[in-house]
Amino acid sequence: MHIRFDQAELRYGDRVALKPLTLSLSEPRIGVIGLNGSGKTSFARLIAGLAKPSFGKVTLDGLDTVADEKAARAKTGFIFQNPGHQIILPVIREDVALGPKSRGLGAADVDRLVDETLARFGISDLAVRRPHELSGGELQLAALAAVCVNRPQMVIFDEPTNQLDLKNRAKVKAAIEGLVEQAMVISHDLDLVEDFPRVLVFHEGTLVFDGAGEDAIARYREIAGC
Ligand SMILES: Nc1ncnc2c1ncn2[C@@H]1O[C@H](COP(=O)(O)OP(=O)(O)OP(=O)(O)O)[C@@H](O)[C@H]1O
Repeated sequence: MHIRFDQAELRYGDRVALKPLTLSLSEPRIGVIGLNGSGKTSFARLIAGLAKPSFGKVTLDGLDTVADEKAARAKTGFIFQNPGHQIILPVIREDVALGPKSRGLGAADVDRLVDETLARFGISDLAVRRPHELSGGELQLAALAAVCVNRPQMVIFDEPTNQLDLKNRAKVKAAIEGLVEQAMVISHDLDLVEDFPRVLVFHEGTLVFDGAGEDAIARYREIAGC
């Protein structure tokens, strides 16, 4: 998928979260790093159609995230910082089935697709669990299944390893590495994006570096002064 920002800006009232940005992206793995409040989530929300640019435009394969909202939104899936909040049905299996059902698939097709998707992420055994019975890493994978069942072209992760222990972190990292979909990863866990070909560094609402992972991390360390 080709993402294009054309002087796109995002304001919340008087506060400018993302200053006007012009940019093209199409790499299979894209990292986004920067200090707290630097505009990373705002940038990603514009891509996912969760926020509308206050000025300028964002297009995905030429589809405008505002004018072609529905088609553009279908291209991405967003995994929030607290994935437990996006699992809305009481049981994991039902939640993963929600997307295919709303697309009008018959019961047998929904069942098959849900089984395949749970198996793909190695969480078939979690099918009948409730979200509060899952660990942080399992919640990430369940949310990932619920997103990928809808066949987005890109999955956007907002701090996917936040608060995970080493074991769960490794599981989530492996799941991201194994994705056939494009992935954008916003992270303070720099190891996650170190090998990415393209990593964006934001600072105070501005894109201040755009390049390979190692170089981006070096730039971020300069900004952070450590
Ligand atoms: N809904 C909102 N209303 C008002 N201001 C907001 C809102 N969301 C974000 N902001 C502000 O916009 C700026 C950028 O926030 P954003 O969440 O994009 O940063 P971030 O880099 O993702 O931060 P973090 O690493 O802490 O998640 C911050 O100053 C933040 O306070």
